[in-house]
Amino acid sequence: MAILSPLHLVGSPALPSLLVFLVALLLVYTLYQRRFHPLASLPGPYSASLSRLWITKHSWDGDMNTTMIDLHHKHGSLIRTGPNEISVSDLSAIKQIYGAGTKFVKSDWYSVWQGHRQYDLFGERNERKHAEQRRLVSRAYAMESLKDLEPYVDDAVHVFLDHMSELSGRVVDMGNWVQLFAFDVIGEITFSKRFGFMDAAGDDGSFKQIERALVSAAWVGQVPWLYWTLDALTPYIGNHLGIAARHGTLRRFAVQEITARQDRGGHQQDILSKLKAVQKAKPDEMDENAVASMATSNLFAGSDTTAISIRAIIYYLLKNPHCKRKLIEEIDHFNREGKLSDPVKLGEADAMPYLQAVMYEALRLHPAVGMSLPRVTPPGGANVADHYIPAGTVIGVNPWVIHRNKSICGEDVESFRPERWMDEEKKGDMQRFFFAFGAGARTCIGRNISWMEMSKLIPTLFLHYNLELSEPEKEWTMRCYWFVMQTGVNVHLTKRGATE
Ligand code: HEM
Repeated sequence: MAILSPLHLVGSPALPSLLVFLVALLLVYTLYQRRFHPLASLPGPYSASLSRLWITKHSWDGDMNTTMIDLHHKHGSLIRTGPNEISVSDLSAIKQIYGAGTKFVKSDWYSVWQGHRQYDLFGERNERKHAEQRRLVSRAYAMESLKDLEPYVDDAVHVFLDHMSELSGRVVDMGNWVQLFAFDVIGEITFSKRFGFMDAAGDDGSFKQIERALVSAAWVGQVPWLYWTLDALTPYIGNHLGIAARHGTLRRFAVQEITARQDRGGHQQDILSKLKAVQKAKPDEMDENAVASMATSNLFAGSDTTAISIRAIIYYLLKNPHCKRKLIEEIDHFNREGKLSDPVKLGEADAMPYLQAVMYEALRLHPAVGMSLPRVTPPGGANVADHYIPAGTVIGVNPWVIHRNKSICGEDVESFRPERWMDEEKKGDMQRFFFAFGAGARTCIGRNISWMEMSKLIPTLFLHYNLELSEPEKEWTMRCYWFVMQTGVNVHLTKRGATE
């Protein structure tokens, strides 16, 4: 029997009919998506309504944060970003989609993060299972744990300042240094051991691996079927996607650190000791894999995010010298009154209103996550922003969009103006819709830890050093691969007192 190949069709009388059939199919599909699909009336890029190429391309290009701001600005509160996906900017959507008791669950985008893990707080899409898993570990990350973790952050702040002392008088890539700091802190609080990145003034390749994982997860998560096909073929073709590092190298690194930490022994109060205590008390619910998974999550979710946020705080302060001056006045005032330790304590920082306003404002303008947090509309559908959304539609809110809502933040949403957080009338609403850490049951478990890191590092740094951008007119650059990473925060650093 002859083997059929597409070449056999060339010159065949069947070819014209086949082409007509395919064109007709395409027309019917386009007509359906544009006229009859339940999302057909929603505005958005034309190509997005027909295929997932549009959203995959922008996730690949790394510009979803700014693209979504522009689209919502142009078209309003609901945008169709895929044949079956929408982005919403209506304020009420946060509570409806992410709030307590929500029936909206995480979309398949997260499946590429979870891979084959049984325990993965970030990627788990079964809400019941997630709630059980989160209950097990929540105490390790709660406010009451911060007093145990604060001394670890103090150690890292000391090391950071020692290095700044050596670099004083020079131009310093502060963007890089805060990343080295944030990683070393995660090592300290998780394993009672700095990774030594600050001492080496560089990392061991982890930054690149995490970046590759983010770049690949951002786009391949938009077409998860491709990820899972490649996953099934891995035994034959290997896995060349960067996201594999989250499941492979980084996880192995975390397991290595767990073993090393256990060999060192001692009576540490780090997160690992807290997780191990849960494992001992509930071995059936929390096994070795779950502990390794939490340690990997700390590395992955807790270091870049905090570095991005500290970078944003420093950048916006230096771009707005009057804000920097006001913060330094507050720091000096508290210092003169004897209300500051060195490094500054969390409780002391909490009492500094302008510092708090500065941190909120920097994370408002530059939340670490720049893509929509995608969820699936529950059975029966839902009315969102006065529009019926059918069951199974992927829907999400983008922190970059919601943080620029003029009815909440005022007309000057693009300006860095910490004072807006000191307006008692407005502050409540702004905090309610503050979305940098997500919301509801899936809100960031490390929020308190990262807030503590920022609260300690920023005032301690500005207490001792004067910072100026080395090229004040130049803007930083940013790329959005789930996290919005910045480059170009080069700073001229001098010891305070030396120049004043
Ligand atoms: C400024 C720093 C941080 C920011 C802006 C941030 C942001 C976020 C956001 C937006 C989410 C929700 C994601 C979603 O719904 O899809 C999240 C979840 C999460 N974050 Fe963070 N994060 C930060 C620091 C940390 C730290 C320090 C840790 C760990 C030590 C951490 C661990 C996690 C984990 C495990 C989740 C998943 C929680 C769950 O679903 O139960 N994050 N984070």
